[in-house]
Amino acid sequence: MTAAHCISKSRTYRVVLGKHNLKASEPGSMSVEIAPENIFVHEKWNPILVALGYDIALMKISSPVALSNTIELGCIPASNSILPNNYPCYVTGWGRLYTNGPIADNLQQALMPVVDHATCSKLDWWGFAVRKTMVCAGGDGIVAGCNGDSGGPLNCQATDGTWEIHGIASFVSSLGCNAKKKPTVFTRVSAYNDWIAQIMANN
Ligand SMILES: CC(C)[C@H](NC(=O)C(F)(F)F)C(=O)N[C@@H](C)C(=O)Nc1ccc(C(F)(F)F)cc1
Repeated sequence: MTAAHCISKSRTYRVVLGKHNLKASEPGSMSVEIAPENIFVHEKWNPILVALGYDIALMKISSPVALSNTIELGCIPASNSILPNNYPCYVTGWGRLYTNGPIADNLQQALMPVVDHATCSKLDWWGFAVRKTMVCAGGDGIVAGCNGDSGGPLNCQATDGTWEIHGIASFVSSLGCNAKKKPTVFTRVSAYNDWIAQIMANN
């Protein structure tokens, strides 16, 4: 699962699993080629305006992968599950370490509390650019997702201890990744359970 905005028709993709340091060859990692017909971009995704949502895509890997201590599953949240304001989640990714900075060699993680829609859609926050099919997190003016984290997860631990992927990194402010009151905006995965199920059932 990734962001629709990460997929371009003129590129081919492979999925690399179990990575930590992108600069090193790591024994616990493996890569799987993805045939173009196994990439499913949401049909309503419009690259012209990320604010319309639908920034979600799925890739079907061609062969089963053995789980290990470096390759584990992430769970999809229940349909339409909405996390309360300030719920603790973590953005993870190899995106820029700060606005206009270098991308990370090692996988980074950052605690980013959820910002509920009521707050995130305030006029001095994201206003009408954010929809209920998105989830916001961060916005403290310090910690944020940044360019290159696109398509990555917003990881939130459920009360039963399992980790769920509630968001797919979609956009940050053009004024800077950690602009105050401009939380990182994620596709809300729990808004797309039916679409995900339909794609998986038909492919
Ligand atoms: C692929 C981009 C969308 C890119 N996304 C990211 O960097 C990501 F990591 F957060 F996913 C981004 O946010 N880039 C900044 C520079 C941007 O374009 N931000 C942006 C914010 C809001 C809107 C709005 F509100 F018009 F939709 C449009 C663009």
